[in-house]
Amino acid sequence: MPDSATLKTILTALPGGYLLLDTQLQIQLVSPRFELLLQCPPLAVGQPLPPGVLPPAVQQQLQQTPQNWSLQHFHHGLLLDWLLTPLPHGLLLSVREDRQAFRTLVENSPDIISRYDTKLVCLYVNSALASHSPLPPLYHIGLGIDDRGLPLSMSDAMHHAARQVLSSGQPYTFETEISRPERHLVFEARLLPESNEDGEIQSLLCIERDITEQHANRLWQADENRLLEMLANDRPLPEVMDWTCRMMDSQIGGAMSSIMQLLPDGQHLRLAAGPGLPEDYKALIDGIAIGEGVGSCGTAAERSQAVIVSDIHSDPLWAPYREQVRPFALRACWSHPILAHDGQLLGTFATYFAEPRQPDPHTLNIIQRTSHLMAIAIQQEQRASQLFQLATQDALTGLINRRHFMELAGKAFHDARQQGKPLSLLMLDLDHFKAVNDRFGHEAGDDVLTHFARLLSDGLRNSDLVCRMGGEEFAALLIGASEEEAHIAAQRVCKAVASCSMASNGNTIEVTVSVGLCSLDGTVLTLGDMIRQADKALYQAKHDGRNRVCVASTD
Ligand SMILES: Nc1nc2c(ncn2[C@@H]2O[C@H](COP(=O)(O)OP(=O)(O)OP(=O)(O)O)[C@@H](O)[C@H]2O)c(=O)[nH]1
Repeated sequence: MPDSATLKTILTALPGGYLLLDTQLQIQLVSPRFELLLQCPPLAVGQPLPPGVLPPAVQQQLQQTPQNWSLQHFHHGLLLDWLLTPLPHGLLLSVREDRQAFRTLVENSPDIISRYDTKLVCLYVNSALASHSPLPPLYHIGLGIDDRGLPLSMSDAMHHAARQVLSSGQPYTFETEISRPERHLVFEARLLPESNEDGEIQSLLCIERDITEQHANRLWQADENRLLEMLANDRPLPEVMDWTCRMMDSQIGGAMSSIMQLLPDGQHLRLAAGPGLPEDYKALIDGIAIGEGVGSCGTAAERSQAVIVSDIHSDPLWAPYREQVRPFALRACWSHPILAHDGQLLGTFATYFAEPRQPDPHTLNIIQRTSHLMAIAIQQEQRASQLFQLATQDALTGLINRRHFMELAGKAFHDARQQGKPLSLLMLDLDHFKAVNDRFGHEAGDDVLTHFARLLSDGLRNSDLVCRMGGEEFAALLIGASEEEAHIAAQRVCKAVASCSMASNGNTIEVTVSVGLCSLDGTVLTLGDMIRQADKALYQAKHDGRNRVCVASTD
């Protein structure tokens, strides 16, 4: 056995890296190339191997019963061939770079792999560059980073990264973005130092990965979370829709998004949001009919399926509207139906572009997800408004109920007193209503109540509050009406009721109504006072013979 100095000289001359361990796995000898290939700090003879120097798979094999084995493993960007040879008094671990296999891998890698000298002159670039550069990979070799026709942001980033790597000796990772007319690309680049046996950096290896899709997904996820948060916080639907359109416009370069909602007639769509669209165009599409051939949205709503029109000028679905749309310079419109969980149509989500355009899979995916979230938002609002109606409306007549009336009337009373504006309250009660029920039945009585509610609402202003207090008793708060005006209105209602024959189940029913009126003046201090006084006047009207209006007396 040669002495260790001789052995080291022999091993240093060989192309691989070598590590000689004793039976206790303490280092007996290490060749400089071993440290270089592993990119580890100098290893001390007579010590155990520090943890983390060997790749875990190799370390694991080393712990097993000594026997010959070989292993191939990637380490710091190098494909390494490992070989373990048991010796009478220890182990010999040898490692060498598999250059041929490495080159094959590099050439076929989807990542762009390039090598530079320390001045960033390109020494090598693999064929993956061809899919991102109009110039062949060979063209780049021998050129400096500023002479290769790269976008300025990219060459600047490379200069910065090279300075970092050369000064620290450590790999440096950074992101670069390239804007192309048809697509915005994002790359993650890693620049690694390549050193000689003396530890001097000779060249730089760069691995660039197209992370456009991951990047877009990351951005989308953040916005999607924000949208979910808005839904969870019950933000008003118009705010949610407006925000969603703006968000999609920024997610999809050049997009102008819009949301249309199904109108109650089930036949038309109303424009609910479209902050990026021209105002005149919005007016043009508001209220369009649903149907085959009615542009992208009308057709998507009709089919309950996505309709991708990549060029409005040539697509037959837009033929009837082509001339109307021409001044707005809109060329592509992709529309996605917004469907409830049971498949019912709720509206459409559309994305317009100024140029002819086809969606990519990522964009289609986020449009689909947005449409789904809009379905949730619309249904959430529908449920909330149903609940509100249940809580505030009288089920028989559709008028507001007593509780909601007291809330709204309290506010109106407060405002009128503060602003010194007139306000009048009518309390109304159908005359001999018990007799209607007794003679024609309860159902006919219900019909009369519904009919009367309509007469009352129609006879007053839209701004007045009309309420069914309970049974056959109603109230109306006439906002801004003086006693005189309210008296005229009350008499008009009385007359309308008395002169109207109500039909129910083949019967003609005639009823009259008595009304008590109280207007805001110095003696009325609270809404309660007002109701009490109007009630008293109503009692007076009943007492005086019904079918009349009585005004509350101030004494
Ligand atoms: N059909 C129907 N009847 C109702 C409803 N709510 C209350 N009523 C009836 O309305 C009638 C009210 O009768 P009364 O309070 O005696 O008064 P009236 O017969 O209208 O007589 P005056 O008010 O004195 O003119 C009762 O028979 C109630 O059952 C309802 O929702 N539907």
